[in-house]
Amino acid sequence: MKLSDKIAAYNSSRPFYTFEFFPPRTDQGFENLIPRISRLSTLNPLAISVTWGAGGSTRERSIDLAGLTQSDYGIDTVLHLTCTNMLPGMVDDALRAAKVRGIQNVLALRGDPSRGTEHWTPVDSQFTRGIDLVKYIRSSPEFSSHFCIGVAAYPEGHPDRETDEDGSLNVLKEKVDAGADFIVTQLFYDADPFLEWVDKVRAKGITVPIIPGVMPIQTYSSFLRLIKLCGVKVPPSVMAALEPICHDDQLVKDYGVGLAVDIIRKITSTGTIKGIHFCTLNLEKSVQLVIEKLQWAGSSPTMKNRLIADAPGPMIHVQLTNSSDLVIDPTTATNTATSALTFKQTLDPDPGRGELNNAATWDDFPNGRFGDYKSPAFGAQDQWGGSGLSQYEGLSEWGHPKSTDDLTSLVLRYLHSEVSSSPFSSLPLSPESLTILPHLEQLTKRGWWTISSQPAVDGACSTDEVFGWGPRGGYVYQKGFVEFFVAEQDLEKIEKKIKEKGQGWVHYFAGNLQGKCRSNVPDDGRNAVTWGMFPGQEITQTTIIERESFLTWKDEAFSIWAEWASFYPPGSEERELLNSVRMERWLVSIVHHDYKRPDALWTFLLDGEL
Ligand SMILES: Cc1cc2nc3c(=O)[nH]c(=O)nc-3n(C[C@H](O)[C@H](O)[C@H](O)COP(=O)(O)OP(=O)(O)OC[C@H]3O[C@@H](n4cnc5c(N)ncnc54)[C@H](O)[C@@H]3O)c2cc1C
Ligand SMILES: NC(=O)c1ccc[n+]([C@@H]2O[C@H](COP(=O)([O-])OP(=O)(O)OC[C@H]3O[C@@H](n4cnc5c(N)ncnc54)[C@H](O)[C@@H]3O)[C@@H](O)[C@H]2O)c1
Repeated sequence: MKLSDKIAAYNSSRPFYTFEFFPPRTDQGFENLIPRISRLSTLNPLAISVTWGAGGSTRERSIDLAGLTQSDYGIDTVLHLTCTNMLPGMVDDALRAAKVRGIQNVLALRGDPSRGTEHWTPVDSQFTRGIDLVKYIRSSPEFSSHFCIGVAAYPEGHPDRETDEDGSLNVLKEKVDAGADFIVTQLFYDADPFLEWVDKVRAKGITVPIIPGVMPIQTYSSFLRLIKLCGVKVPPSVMAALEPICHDDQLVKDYGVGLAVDIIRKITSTGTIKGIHFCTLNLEKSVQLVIEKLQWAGSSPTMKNRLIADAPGPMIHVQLTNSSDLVIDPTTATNTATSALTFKQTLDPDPGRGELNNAATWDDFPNGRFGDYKSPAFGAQDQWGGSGLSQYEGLSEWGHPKSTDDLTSLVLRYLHSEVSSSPFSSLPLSPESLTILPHLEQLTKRGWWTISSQPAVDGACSTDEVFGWGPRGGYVYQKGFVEFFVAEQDLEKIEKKIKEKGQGWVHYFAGNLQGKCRSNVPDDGRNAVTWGMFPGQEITQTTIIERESFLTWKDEAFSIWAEWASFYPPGSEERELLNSVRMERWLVSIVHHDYKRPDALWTFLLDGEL
């Protein structure tokens, strides 16, 4: 059914809500998402929406997931659709595929520039803005009456800053006048400016429903990344509340839920806002808590019944044989997901259990680093918005590297906090990595440009300001780890040393742009490098290094070199340098298992001749 008709017919005193999901990057993430959607759907959302990956990268998976939720679950689904990288004919194909699957709602967007490009460029001159999609659908006899169309709006301005506030309101008015039926907004964390913006939208004569986007804060670091990426303003009171608790993930999550509840109460109290669009990031607990605290779940089954009724399906093990298996084959993913759906057990009352491996525990503390590639939320930060690299920041912070020595100095400047970001990290070096600064410096001076690291930790308190995470009263552990780019001849020396002196203590992965991968980790090896013990809980493993997550990140890391290179003119020394580094270097990730010896990894890597 069309969302606009459902909103018009909605007559409860409680606001409605919609849930946004993104198509997971991996088969197992896809399978694990299905029970999550199943559980969340019992909260009776008015619709769910499925995003269209950055640059159109998830085209088939988006259509597959949206088709599954629409036709197999019978939940009205909004398919996001963008103009980015849509060759002539692709828009028609996507709309037709949606129509065949019974999808009647589309969120028409321009999309962000694809990775490696600074400015948005159309590939089909017919589709250069969100409005072009709206006009096209409305003028097509095949699609016009079938689809209800939504468009995006930015209460705090679009991060492109192509238009000022008046200009943005004009753009929105044009999109609605062209035939849009509803508006979904960008996230925000300050209710008052949002409500003022709503008044301005209405004063423009825009009358269609406005559905504000809300995302409960999950972790401090992901929140910092998000606000940078989306250009979202955060009230000083929110930052002041977060800073003292930023190292306690549980407190941050609790605060995120409370803040979302407060914002929603405020914006719905005026009566102008009838519903909320929850950005779930494919996680379920925070959104579920927000709805429960708002007492909106209404006549849904109680939590216990709900979970029993919708416990996940059978464990389906997908054998991964090489990195290309990570790219979802849409048909396989749909088939396995559908069978997971149809086979409903009635035993497992725990929302996390039943998901493959430890996706659920990683999702409780998704601290980045590696993530669990089996989690539906794996890769959430990449779904759109590009990589967060900006040409302005690139040129002003990272300057004009023309030689490998310049790159070494740049990494050293980042390590010494002389620049606040690197192409591989949008935030300054963390306090925990500062504790191993001399080792990182030495590695970098050898031309092994470090991009990620963690010190070994043997049972720090979970509330420790530098190393702590997770609930209070626990102890956390880490193995020393470092990741860097090296030349091939150095990689060979490192491998020889590992063979001769690593004696089972050192494991590594190395990958290059050409898709080669070298490692001494067995094919299905899973190596927990961060774990914690908390009162009354099983051991929680938040960071696991394994081939699949390394290879996924490796591809992302090499695409960052390309994106950075694109900031400089074709043929320039900078571009040539960055491209040659990308072609020639290897990304290496090394762990030392002896977490009781803080120096073990560094002594191993740095002592003696290579
Ligand atoms: C709720 C929501 C969901 C999203 N989902 C996705 C998704 O699934 N996949 C994805 O890739 N991205 C998604 N995005 C991101 C979105 O694609 C980007 O923000 C994109 O840069 C803008 O898309 P748009 O449709 O809002 O752009 P448009 O409305 O086309 O505007 C794009 C830019 O051009 C400017 N502009 C437009 N028309 C004019 C004009 N006539 N004159 C001057 N300037 C003009 C606008 O001010 C803006 O800066 C989402 C955003 C939101 C808010
Ligand atoms: N799977 C991997 O191997 C891997 C590794 C790093 C980052 N990533 C990806 O990066 C993104 C963010 O992940 P994250 O939050 O763990 O990364 P992050 O950028 O926060 O880095 C992790 C740790 O490394 C430190 N670090 C940052 N730059 C460094 C440098 N130049 N030298 C030494 N240490 C440095 C950070 O301070 C932090 O403590 C995600 O997309 C993630 O998937 C993946």
